[in-house]
Amino acid sequence: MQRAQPAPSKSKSQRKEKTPPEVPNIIVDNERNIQYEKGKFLGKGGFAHCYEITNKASGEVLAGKVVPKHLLVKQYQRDKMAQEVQIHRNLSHRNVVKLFHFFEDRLNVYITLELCPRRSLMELHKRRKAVTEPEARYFTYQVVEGVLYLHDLKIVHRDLKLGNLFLNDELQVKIGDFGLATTVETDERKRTLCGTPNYIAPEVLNKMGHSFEVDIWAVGCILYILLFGHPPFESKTLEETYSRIKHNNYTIPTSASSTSSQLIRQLLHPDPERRPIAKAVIRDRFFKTGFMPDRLPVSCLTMIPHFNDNGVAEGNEATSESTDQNPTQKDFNRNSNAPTHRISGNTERERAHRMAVEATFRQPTDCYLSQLHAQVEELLLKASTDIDEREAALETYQSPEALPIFWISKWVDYSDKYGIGYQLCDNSVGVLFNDNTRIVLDTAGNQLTYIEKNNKEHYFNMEHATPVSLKKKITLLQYFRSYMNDHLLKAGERVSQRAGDDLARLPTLRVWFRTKSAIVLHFINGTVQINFFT
Ligand SMILES: Nc1ncnc2c1ncn2[C@@H]1O[C@H](COP(=O)(O)OP(=O)(O)OP(=O)(O)O)[C@@H](O)[C@H]1O
Repeated sequence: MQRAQPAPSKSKSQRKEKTPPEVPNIIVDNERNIQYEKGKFLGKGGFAHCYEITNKASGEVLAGKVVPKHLLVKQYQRDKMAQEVQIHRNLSHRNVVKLFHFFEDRLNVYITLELCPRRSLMELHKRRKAVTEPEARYFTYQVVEGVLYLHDLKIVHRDLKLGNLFLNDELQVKIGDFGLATTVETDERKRTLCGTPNYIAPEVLNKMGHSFEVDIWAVGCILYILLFGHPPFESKTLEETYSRIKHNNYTIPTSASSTSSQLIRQLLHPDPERRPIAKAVIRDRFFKTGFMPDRLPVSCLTMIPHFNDNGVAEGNEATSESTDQNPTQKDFNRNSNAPTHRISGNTERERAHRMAVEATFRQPTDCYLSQLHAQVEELLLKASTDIDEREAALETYQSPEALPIFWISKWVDYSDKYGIGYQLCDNSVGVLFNDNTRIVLDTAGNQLTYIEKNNKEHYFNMEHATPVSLKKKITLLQYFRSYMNDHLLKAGERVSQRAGDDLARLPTLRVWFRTKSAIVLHFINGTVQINFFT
């Protein structure tokens, strides 16, 4: 909730995890006579633990921020919390988290908030690192809209950072956590040192007094991180980071567009007086000239979207890569069950090429396997520790539903001849062919993606002509689809469609193998699925 003096952060192993507050399963707001059922843990900050809570009467699901009273013993702590609520409760804007109510019981103080189920831009950044320019434009524009609203009300947020930019189910940005917010008069300069090291403005460090311009600086940091995958002044030590901020020592990659680099330079101007005000930022050429999607698919939380005819990299001529012989639907009615073990072909040239292509798409070359390894290792270490530690571990690994998880709900192993065909949980279908090319048809049966073995992607619409060179593979895909529809039961729940899904890149199967007891499937977005045969 507040960080008066930035301090070097402790490593995970050094940090003593806070005991979670004692929270009753039924939380009662006596004043309004509302009962909330406590749901799953959403996350925690310096002071607060946050849970999903359901209004028992209306069924409405909200976020409940819980601060134990024993953390509010000092008067200044109570004043701080009162100020946060006082500022936040009067706000109403689509890009600001809505605060509904504020109440207390014997143990805790509670704040009910609009639920942001897709977590924050911090988690998106951890998974994706840099995002595409249209996505950066989409997110940053909404942040600036929220900031403009706040500044018009003479409120400075003072802690804008990816972790305080929450996302709802529509992936709309919602500015939250008003723990450091303050109101200022036009010429007033605040003196208290606050902020988060990587986003702190030079005038705060130089103790020159600060105001609205610190939020503009933070927007510059946010845009920079979204576009380039790391903070502009990041370094190994806090001292060095502060020194870089004071000397305005950062570089913009040469690959950046001219409109983005110009805007970043203005936002990160060392002289606060020369930074643009929010109203000017929103009218900047960066937002006016490039493509800005009006919605994004939830899959962009883990995977780069594709912007059809509008924007990012995509080729459209597929090379001919033939399958060994002409397939017929009849073949599919005798399903092969020979055990198989397939790993991608790996000549040096292919590998180098694939790495170059993957770098373009900015996904780790090992499709997140090393991250998975580190997480499993950490989880195993945590397994035997106490409840507090488990709660802390939960914070990191919780809420798979906050991520757009795709899984395979049906598959046909026909790798003795063609490859493996599968249906994803959203009813889209794909084939990983034996020659390591992949094909995916979306749920509606319109959008076809073909991926060469070097990972180059091609998009086609089934209503228009598809290349002759792909005829055989498309026919096979259709045979796989019919076979799965006619013969196999679907595993797992249905997934509903939403606006923006047409911009999603569906994850494709990368590698798979079977053992006697299970099939292991690894997707290009890092998801690993294991189905046990028993
Ligand atoms: N509206 C919300 N919807 C969903 N999750 C939320 C919401 N608000 C907060 N959270 C979760 O709870 C965590 C803690 O909330 P918040 O950051 O506001 O607490 P804090 O103690 O004020 O934190 P900090 O020390 O970072 O300022 C967040 O990191 C996030 O995971």
